[in-house]
Amino acid sequence: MTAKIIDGKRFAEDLRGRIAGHVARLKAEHDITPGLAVVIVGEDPASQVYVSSKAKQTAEVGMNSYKYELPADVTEVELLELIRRLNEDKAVHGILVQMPVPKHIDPNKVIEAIDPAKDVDCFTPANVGKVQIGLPGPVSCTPLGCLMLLRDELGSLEGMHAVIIGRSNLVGKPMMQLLLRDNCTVTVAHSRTKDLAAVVRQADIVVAAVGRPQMIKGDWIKPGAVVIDVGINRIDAPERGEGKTRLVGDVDTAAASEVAGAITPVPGGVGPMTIACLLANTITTASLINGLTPPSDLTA
Ligand SMILES: Nc1nc2c(c(=O)[nH]1)N[C@@H](CN(C=O)c1ccc(C(=O)N[C@@H](CCC(=O)O)C(=O)O)cc1)CN2
Repeated sequence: MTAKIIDGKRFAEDLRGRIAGHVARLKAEHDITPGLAVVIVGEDPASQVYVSSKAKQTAEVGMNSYKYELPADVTEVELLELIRRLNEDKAVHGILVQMPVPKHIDPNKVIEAIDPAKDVDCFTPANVGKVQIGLPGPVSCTPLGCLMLLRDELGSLEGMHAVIIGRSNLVGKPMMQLLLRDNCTVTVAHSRTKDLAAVVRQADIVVAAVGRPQMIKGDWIKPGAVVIDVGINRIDAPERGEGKTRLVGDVDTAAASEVAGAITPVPGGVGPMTIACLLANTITTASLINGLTPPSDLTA
């Protein structure tokens, strides 16, 4: 068997097209232009690329984009003061601070400073709780993107056994909530799980979010399973020339593709969905702030 490749890049393009339609309707029918503020601290090259893509795609769908680039030595107090101002700003419907922040800044303090009504990353305790009990609001971007790809591939997920590898606040835990809401049986495996291969072999759905290059082997995959690879790892690629690197996921894609029913590639799988879902969440928060029901096709 050769797995179908799930084209996240294409799905994200379609999603951004739908988002542009919702932006146009909000403008025409309610005189609302959603605005997204993106804050980056320091010069981490990968973060710079992600933040530039976020700002560019925000503008492309017709929203207002506000980008704040702070030096690596900005104080925590100064960052919290910027967030306080953005919380008050009526033109801003979504606020995100790119992670990771430098070591002298406490990410939890940053997250807790963001008004939950504008928390488009769904990092604040209030919004994490809302996802858990199924109330409307933003949903963590990467898990929402994974869920959209899974629903598109499988239709109903009811009764399927999903194994998530990784228990991070960013991916593993919110993914667990979303899959439970879709009536999957969910196992969350992690670095202390015994006989991980045997656990993964039970899965109809595998979500790999462990952050270790190509750790999930082909012979761990149940024939026909759908594999969602969240990992983005840069590894040396001497075959491309001295000092060259390439991106790989957490799954050994070539080997898993021989067994799986469908699989996301890296790059071009889950990554592009993360940014598209951030824009979707900005529509959700802009709608809720203005007393409107968010579009159902943009959320879980
Ligand atoms: N505040 C946040 N910080 C971080 C988040 C987040 O959701 N909110 N997630 C990650 C980084 N991230 C978005 O911010 C992100 C990562 C990867 C991609 C992506 O499109 N990847 C491409 C490959 C890009 C490359 O060449 O490096 C792909 O997989 O095709 C988008 C967004 C951590 N921080």
